[in-house]
Amino acid sequence: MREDTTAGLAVRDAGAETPRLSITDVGRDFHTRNGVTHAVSGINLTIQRGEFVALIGRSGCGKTTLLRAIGGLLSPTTGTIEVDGKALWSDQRVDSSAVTKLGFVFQEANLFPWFNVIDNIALPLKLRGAGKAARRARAEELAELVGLTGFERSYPRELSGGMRQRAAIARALSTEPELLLMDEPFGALDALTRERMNLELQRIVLETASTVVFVTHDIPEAVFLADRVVQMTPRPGRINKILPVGFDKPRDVNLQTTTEFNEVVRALRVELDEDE
Ligand SMILES: Nc1ncnc2c1ncn2[C@@H]1O[C@H](COP(=O)(O)OP(=O)(O)OP(=O)(O)O)[C@@H](O)[C@H]1O
Repeated sequence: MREDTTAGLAVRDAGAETPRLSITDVGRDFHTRNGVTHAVSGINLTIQRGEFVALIGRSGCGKTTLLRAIGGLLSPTTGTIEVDGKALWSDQRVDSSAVTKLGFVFQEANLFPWFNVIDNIALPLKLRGAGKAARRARAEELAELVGLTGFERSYPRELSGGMRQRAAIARALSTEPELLLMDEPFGALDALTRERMNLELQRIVLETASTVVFVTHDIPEAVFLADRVVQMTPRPGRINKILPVGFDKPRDVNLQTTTEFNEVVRALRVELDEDE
């Protein structure tokens, strides 16, 4: 694994703070009828508070497996994962108090069709026993944050794909997670909506100072959003390279037309092509 330290990159003074996420020697095997698949192996990654890290790599290189392990959904076969210095897994059992620090957004918004936007956003708060008035107030705030003002009483079927993902982001943020885990959240959206959602996500993440791990197949999307891009290679899934992206934030869409931006994208693309 290489860590690039090119000039002009964002310098982060983490001081003595405990990292938001520490992944040490994590591996995950799957035993199937056809033998063992080493989905990920020897993963080491530390993420500081407020960092936005994108995971990229070819299909099957273990991005989702790693994200699910970080999210408490799939136990690692080896290694440790710590959230705020506390082990997430012990003896293949997840620490349920650590899981409450996490928020998820998947490719499908997975909203409840019979709940309106506000009730969908407020659901995690309801499950945690928050009172009706408090959770409604928080959901209204979040609906505004993600740009759903005017659609608070709409049902998922009445929303566009981008709007459903906004609601899913608001729902994930409702519990004020320490770590937001996003698995191809805009993968099902058309190119223009996706570009808008990237800008919106950037704004929301900056406003909420969220720490994010974001899985994507889209290299420009990763470079546009991330402070660091982690590039994985398959069989077994490993980290091949961690590339800091130093462009100032907030980033403007026009950044994507600059030579500097496209050089970073090209460098990552060449590495991915070499995987084949
Ligand atoms: N539940 C499972 N049982 C068996 N093998 C699995 C399971 N989940 C993942 N794998 C295997 O682990 C490897 C990594 O899969 P994973 O879904 O993590 O990759 P990915 O990089 O997220 O792929 P994609 O970009 O296509 O979503 C693949 O070889 C996959 O077949």
